[in-house]
Amino acid sequence: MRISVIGCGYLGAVHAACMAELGHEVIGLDVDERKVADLAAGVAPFHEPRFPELLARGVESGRLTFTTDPSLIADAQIHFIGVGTPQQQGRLGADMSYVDQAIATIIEHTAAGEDGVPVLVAGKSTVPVGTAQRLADRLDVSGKPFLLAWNPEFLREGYAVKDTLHPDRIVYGLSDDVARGEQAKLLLDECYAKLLAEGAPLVVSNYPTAELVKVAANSFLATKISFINAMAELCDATGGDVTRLAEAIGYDDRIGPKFLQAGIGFGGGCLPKDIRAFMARAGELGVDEALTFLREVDAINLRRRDRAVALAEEAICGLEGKRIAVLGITFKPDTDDLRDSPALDIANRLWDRGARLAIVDPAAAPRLNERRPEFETPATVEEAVAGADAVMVLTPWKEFVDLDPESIRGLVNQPVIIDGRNVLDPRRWHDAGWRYFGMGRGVSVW
Ligand SMILES: NC(=O)C1=CN([C@@H]2O[C@H](COP(=O)(O)OP(=O)(O)OC[C@H]3O[C@@H](n4cnc5c(N)ncnc54)[C@H](O)[C@@H]3O)[C@@H](O)[C@H]2O)C=CC1
Ligand SMILES: O=C(O)[C@H]1O[C@H](OP(=O)(O)OP(=O)(O)OC[C@H]2O[C@@H](n3ccc(=O)[nH]c3=O)[C@H](O)[C@@H]2O)[C@H](O)[C@@H](O)[C@@H]1O
Repeated sequence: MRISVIGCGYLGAVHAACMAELGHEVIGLDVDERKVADLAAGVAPFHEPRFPELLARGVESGRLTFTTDPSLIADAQIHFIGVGTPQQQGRLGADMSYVDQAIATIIEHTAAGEDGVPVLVAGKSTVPVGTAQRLADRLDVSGKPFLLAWNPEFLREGYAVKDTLHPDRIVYGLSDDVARGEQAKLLLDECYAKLLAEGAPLVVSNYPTAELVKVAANSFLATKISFINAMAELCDATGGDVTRLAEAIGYDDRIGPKFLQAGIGFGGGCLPKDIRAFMARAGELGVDEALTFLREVDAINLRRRDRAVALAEEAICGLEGKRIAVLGITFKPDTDDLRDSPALDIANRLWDRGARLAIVDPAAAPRLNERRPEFETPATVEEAVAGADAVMVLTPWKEFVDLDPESIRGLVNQPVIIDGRNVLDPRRWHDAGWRYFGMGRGVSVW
């Protein structure tokens, strides 16, 4: 099929490359010239495992192209919308201007109309419930035979290719006009034929359900993380160990072990802004009470950052003039994404309180240098920890989780390790002569 993907960021570029991998002819459209130049040359503009190979293969095959010229999307049978929906400045709600602009571009440049063959607009961006119907109404008055479906995306950064090619489920939100809904479904079925044949579960619903599925899923994940972080607060107050607690409750099938990693909390370009936009939308709909718990989820999450700064301050008796090695600055491993990164927020606060920082991150140093050129970004852990008064693991990249406490013990000024993600073995670090501090692991190292 001929497909366009409007917006080629972390979601859109991966979606475009994966659709080309499925055999479709794909054109990615973005307004960012630098990004498009990289993508068109087969160079990944961000860090995402497996994406570079897929991108290069697609571009070489000629099935995958990228452009800033909207006229080139004219003959696509499906236009996927993957533009950003960030939090509005100073407000909880999502900024919908990029989605509205994308729809305007599609309406203006789609060639449909002459032969009456319908063109499907498929929304992937995460949007406030009610958006799909609003956009469908707008497409309806365009005079071109558009169909609209909402097809939310559930990929995780770091696993984006795997999640797109082997999704846990595919969701279609279709028009209440049954004939048009069925036409849209046929086009999506053709697009995802291979994934469906491989057994990906398909959930078909109306627009609001599909929009709500997406924010419900992210709200549930955020709630699970804040739940375990609330337990971490209780552990800190009582001497309990939240990692043992999570292990024990996780054995219960009804609870499950995933997303129970307590630490400095969740961040990124999605979970935080999605729960806030969901609350804002509930307020507009007059059902804000249904989601007041999300306010608490957000508050617990933000307290984790305060806790990490306080822990560092307590551990090394003040921050002014102290040298801290920060291991990991992205919001999670296997990405270079710094959007709402708890690690970066904590680093900023340590800096504001007079600490000197050496930050090492396997993927994000160039992005960090652009944003905070004053931060030192040595290339290796050994350089970062040299002379440090504390070492803080803030993002659980594998190389930090596997760090040998013996090998760096001799390099630091004070052997203080702060495990912001509870990924290190306290006993191992203790036995190697370190003072270990976790997030809700009590005062004991056992
Ligand atoms: N990043 C992720 O893992 C996931 C993101 N989402 C959702 O997908 C959407 C996109 O997220 P990301 O890819 O992370 O954002 P991003 O910021 O990485 O990418 C958005 C892209 O859209 C481009 N853009 C903006 N306006 C445009 C226009 N009028 N025409 C063409 N391109 C335009 C931007 O230049 C940018 O490259 C958001 O709604 C997000 O919530 C959903 C699931 C996963
Ligand atoms: O809508 C989105 O953009 C995506 O948001 C999340 O994906 P992502 O933001 O890539 O990352 P997650 O793996 O969910 O992690 C989010 C944050 O929670 C933190 N986290 C995760 C798990 C955990 O147990 N504890 C914890 O603190 C991570 O470190 C990270 O900061 C969802 O997992 C995806 O399904 C969704 O598509």
